[in-house]
Amino acid sequence: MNNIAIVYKSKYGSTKRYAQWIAEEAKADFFGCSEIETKKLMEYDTIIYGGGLYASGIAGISTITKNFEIIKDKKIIVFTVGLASTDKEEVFLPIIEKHFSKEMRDNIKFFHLRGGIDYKKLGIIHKSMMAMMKIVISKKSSDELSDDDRELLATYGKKVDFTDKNMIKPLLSFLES
Ligand SMILES: Cc1cc2nc3c(=O)[nH]c(=O)nc-3n(C[C@H](O)[C@H](O)[C@H](O)COP(=O)(O)O)c2cc1C
Repeated sequence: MNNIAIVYKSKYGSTKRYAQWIAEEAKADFFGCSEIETKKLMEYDTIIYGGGLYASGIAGISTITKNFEIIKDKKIIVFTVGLASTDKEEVFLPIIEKHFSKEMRDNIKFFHLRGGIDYKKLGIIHKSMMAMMKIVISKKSSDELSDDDRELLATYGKKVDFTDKNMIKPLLSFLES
């Protein structure tokens, strides 16, 4: 059996796509987050978790945080998938600090990958949340707008897809290290 498990939670498919790409390249076993029990997770030396970002929350991340005490001696990688551009580490720091204790942060390697959005496919709650986000951003003055804010306003209501297989390369390099 392969000793790498990839576990993911994806509502609209971007995180699943990245998880599949990583699983293919790393020859890892691949599980939806509701399909795998802790006992099974314990069989692996390396655990990779991927979760979509929703209002700065990482979908399904309790799979890692709740089990941390028993998996902490393994190699653990967490990747997030969101709309925000991934070049600014400071955008992700508060998200990481909110979800993970200092001990967890010291033991987990994090990567941030870019997903997409198709407004037509959003459920009613997510549609309303995005509408709220648009209102909040629209109230900012133009010098307060970040590049991501501008992009959200420009693409609001449309379909955008930033998923890119090249984005998994740093994660794969870390896996081999
Ligand atoms: C209601 C809502 C909230 C979101 N919040 C964030 C966010 O806080 N940060 C971010 O980068 N992307 C955010 N996104 C974008 C999603 O993370 C993006 O669509 C991602 O590709 C979703 O992953 P999935 O397709 O695997 O579900 C949000 C999307 C929705 C619909």
